Parts: sequence; C-alpha cells; structure tokens
Amino acid sequence: MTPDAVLIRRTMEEIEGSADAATAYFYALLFVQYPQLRELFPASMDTQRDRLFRSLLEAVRRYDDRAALSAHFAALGRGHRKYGTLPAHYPAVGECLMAALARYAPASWGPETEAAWVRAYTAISQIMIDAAAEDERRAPAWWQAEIVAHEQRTPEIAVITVRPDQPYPFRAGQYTSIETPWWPRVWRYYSFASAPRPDGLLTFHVKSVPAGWVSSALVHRARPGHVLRLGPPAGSMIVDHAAGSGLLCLGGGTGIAPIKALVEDVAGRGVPRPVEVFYGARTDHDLYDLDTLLRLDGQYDWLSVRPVVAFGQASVPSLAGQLPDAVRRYGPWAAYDGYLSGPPGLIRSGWEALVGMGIPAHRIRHDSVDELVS
Ligand SMILES: NC(=O)C1=CN([C@@H]2O[C@H](COP(=O)(O)OP(=O)(O)OC[C@H]3O[C@@H](n4cnc5c(N)ncnc54)[C@H](O)[C@@H]3O)[C@@H](O)[C@H]2O)C=CC1
Repeated sequence: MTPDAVLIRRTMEEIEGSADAATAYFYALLFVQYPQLRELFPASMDTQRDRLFRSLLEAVRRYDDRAALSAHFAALGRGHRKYGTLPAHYPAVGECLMAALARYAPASWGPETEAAWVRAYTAISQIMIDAAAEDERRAPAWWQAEIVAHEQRTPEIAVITVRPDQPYPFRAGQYTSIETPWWPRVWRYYSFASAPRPDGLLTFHVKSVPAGWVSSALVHRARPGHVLRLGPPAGSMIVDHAAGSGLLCLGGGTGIAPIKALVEDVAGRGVPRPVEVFYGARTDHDLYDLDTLLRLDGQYDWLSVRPVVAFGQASVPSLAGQLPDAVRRYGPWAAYDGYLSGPPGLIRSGWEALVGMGIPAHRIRHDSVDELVS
C-alpha cells in the first residue's frame, strides 16, 4: 500500500462511525458556500448522502489499483454530465470535502493527511473531468425517450418500451439511469431488457418497490407519450464474443432482464455456444417473463432455461428452492463464464456458489451491488 493510501484509509476508518453526520455537514457547507450548486441535486438528499460516502469508500478500496480506479471514476465522470456538472464545480466540492473530513476525523487529520487527500482528490477529479470532456465529443449528456409501450405484467411489474430522440448505442447486458418527469434530478438504474434492435427502441423491466419513487412512478403513473430522460450506458456484464466458453446465467426477479438481452446477443451473433439460464422467483406468479424465455428456449438448441421457484407450489414445471442451490444440482460449471443479475443478496450468494463450483472470480460478471440498492 502506498503511504498516501495508508493515510486516506485511516481517515475513512475514523469517519466510518459518523459517516451520516459528516456527509450531512459536507452538503450543508457546500450549499451555503456555493448556493448555485444546489440546483444540480434532487430536492430530497437522502440517497445522495449515501452515494457520496459509498463513492469515497470505493475510491479508498481501489486506491492502489490504478486501472480499476480510473475505469470507475471515468464512468462516474461520464455519468455526471447528465447532472450538469462542470469542471469548475470540482474545486468547490473538494474544499468542502476536506473541511468535513478535518472536522469528523480530527485524530488522523493533519498537514500530511490533508496533502494525501488533496493529491487523491485532484487525481480523481481530473479523471472525471477528462472522461466527461472526451465523452462530450461523441455523445449527448442525456437522451430524451418517449414511452411507446407500457405493459403491466403483474400488479408491481411493468415492461416499458421507449424511443430515444437520438440513436442510443449500448451493449447487451448493460444498464442506464432513468429520470422521470415526476421526480426531477432523481435518477435510478435499470438494465436493458433486450439487445440493441434495428428499430432503436429500448425496453426495461421495472418492479415498483416500497418507497421507490422512480420505480413506483414508472409502474403506476407512466403511460405512452410520457417522456423520460436516460443517462449514458454503463456496466461490464457483457458477452466476450472472442471467447467460446458457455454462459451460466442466474437471473432473479427483474434481474432476468439483462440475461434475456445476453441470450439475444448470442443468438444475434449466430455462433452457437451453450447458454444455461436459471430464472429465479419467489413464487411462480413472479415468473413474469417465463413465456418469453421458454419461447427462446424452444427456438435455440444451445439454450436451456430452468425456472426456479423459492416458495410454494408451482403450477409450471420448475425447480424448487433458492437459485444458487438449484444451480449446484447441475454442472460441472468450471468451464463456464458466470453472469449474475438480481437482488444484492442473490449476487452475493450466487457469486460464492459459482466460485465454490470452480468458476474463477475474474470470469464472473455482475453489476455493482451498490448501484442496485440505490
Ligand atoms: N443487473 C442487475 O443485476 C439487475 C438487478 N436487478 C435487481 O433485482 C432485484 C429484483 O427484485 P425482485 O424481483 O423483488 O427480486 P426477489 O426478491 O423477488 O428475488 C428474486 C430471486 O432472487 C432470489 N433471492 C433473493 N434474495 C436472495 C438471497 N439472499 N440469496 C439467494 N437468492 C435470493 C429469490 O429467491 C428469487 O429467486 C432488485 O433488487 C433489482 O434492483 C434488477 C434488474 C437488473
């Protein structure tokens, strides 16, 4: 570990217990000193506070892995364009961040620690600013997308199709951020439920969650004709077409959406390779996209789809129990690439199961668990 990383880690350890107070102080200071920045943030700051702290923790965790750090913050810099973030905003944020750290980590703060933080913050902001500037040359900061279809699959789940106002380039397995007209500046992440299509339309599977403003609005309020905003595509849960290995995919709940996109991607390549999909739901009523997946299963002999139902009697042929346990009953899987998509608990237990069955960690792909919960 570099000396800077040691100092930075110490600050974070000290601040961990009072992270909420420190982030609240940081934002209060920022909005008092720089009131013009307030309009870049949502009216309610609850989720935003957690995000900042998680982002700092992420930076600290990866501080000595420069390649991972750069990739993470470059994506964050591109993602910040949709908020209207400008290079001039970074020093203001840095100044208030240092003030919050100094106040809430007094034991580890001092000239040396401050210098280490300034170096780290300067490097990170430069990565974000450069990535945003480069992105500006080839892509808009956001896309407007009109809802063209809204299909209610269960009382909580809707399948929503939108038409972006400009071409939207992405890869199957990726996700984007969505803002609704009802909650300005509140963005949530959703995976694309299809591979890129010739008509340019994009589809998302949305489940309304308790206290989920964006998801509830998308499921219960949004209708064809409403216009959403989309951020840039992100995520690395994509198919490596250079490799010929099989794909072992675990999709839980609406987590089946990007898995379906991956299946379409493999089909579109026309190079058959084994794809084994385990589609999990709590009860068989929650298997809202089973018909589509079974249709694909019938169409392609390299694809196998197995529904897995955690609780209750199932009216369709399916496996019983939790997804990772069901996967363990089949195999061997060591030669497969693993894909995990669904609630954070499933990603964690699925990851352990796949590693336990011999798939190396670097061949297991999933999205950031932090982004899924926010
Ligand atoms: N790219 C991704 O990873 C995507 C993730 N999601 C996430 O998927 C979730 C979908 O929510 P719901 O449909 O309500 O899912 P859910 O709670 O109904 O669970 C879906 C499946 O995951 C299993 N599961 C849940 N917790 C588990 C655990 N701790 N260990 C093992 N298995 C577990 C359930 O048994 C079920 O088979 C949301 O959190 C959403 O953010 C949704 C779309 C894409």
